[in-house]
Amino acid sequence: MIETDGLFYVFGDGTVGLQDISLNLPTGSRTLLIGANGAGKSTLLRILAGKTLAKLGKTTVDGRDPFRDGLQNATYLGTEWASNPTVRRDVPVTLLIASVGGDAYPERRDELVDILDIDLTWRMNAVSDGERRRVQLCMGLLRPWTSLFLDEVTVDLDVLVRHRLLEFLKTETETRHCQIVYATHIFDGLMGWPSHIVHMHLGQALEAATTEAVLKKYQNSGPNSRLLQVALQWLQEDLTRRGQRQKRTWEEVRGTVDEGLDHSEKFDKYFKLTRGRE
Ligand SMILES: Nc1ncnc2c1ncn2[C@@H]1O[C@H](COP(=O)(O)OP(=O)(O)OP(=O)(O)O)[C@@H](O)[C@H]1O
Repeated sequence: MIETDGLFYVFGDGTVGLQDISLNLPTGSRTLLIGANGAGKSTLLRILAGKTLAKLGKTTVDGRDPFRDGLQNATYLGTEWASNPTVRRDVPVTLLIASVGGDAYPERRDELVDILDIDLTWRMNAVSDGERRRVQLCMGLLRPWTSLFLDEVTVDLDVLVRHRLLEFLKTETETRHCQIVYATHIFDGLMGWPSHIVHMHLGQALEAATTEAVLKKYQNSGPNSRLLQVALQWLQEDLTRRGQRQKRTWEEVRGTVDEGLDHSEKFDKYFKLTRGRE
């Protein structure tokens, strides 16, 4: 069970990351975090997973403070995990999977290898981005967890593998005492998956309710899935609520940030590369 009460988070530079977040997500829940870029989803996930300390407010996961007590059975798959260079080296897939407990959980390993359609002869320097992500997910999900925090780590997957993975995760929450919080911008194929939805905007949880309650409240019709319709409506309203971003012109801002500009050749080189020529 995941609970927060009056949770605030302020970054080192004074930026307010989270404001007064109070959530109550029961065991067995699959919670979807919905919000625009910069809404605070990753910040919240990092705090729930115990990666960051929030000094104000209360957070407990299965009765423990994630940062102070540590979480024994929590798995956090986020940006840092996704960009870990180890999985780009010339190593066999089997070695990588074995290194994170592949031999200790043989049944779970085989199930994940099957669901994620992994070829056991792959070497990690010779796979596609999506194939690499499949291996990473196999590694990340191998050890049974009671809380799983996913920060948009399914973007590279093809639709079938993503579907199968989501089904696997759903079954996990139905057959074991565990819960999932998942931040994503992809709403296709998610109908029937989330039990709870949290709408985030500028560090606040504007709504937190069961999916049933949310869909009942927002009876949108349109060509997209109902979840996508709700997300589109929320983000459009959030944009209006936030107001225009630009308060100063390009020239005004540009004049103040020139100092310390890196005049080295690396930018030249970067632009040449993006044009496809060295
Ligand atoms: N280290 C930092 N210092 C100051 N502000 C930060 C820092 N990291 C993030 N922010 C700000 O906090 C806000 C929330 O960021 P966060 O990464 O939680 O958003 P998000 O909802 O996960 O966005 P996305 O959908 O793009 O992943 C953003 O406006 C961002 O600019």
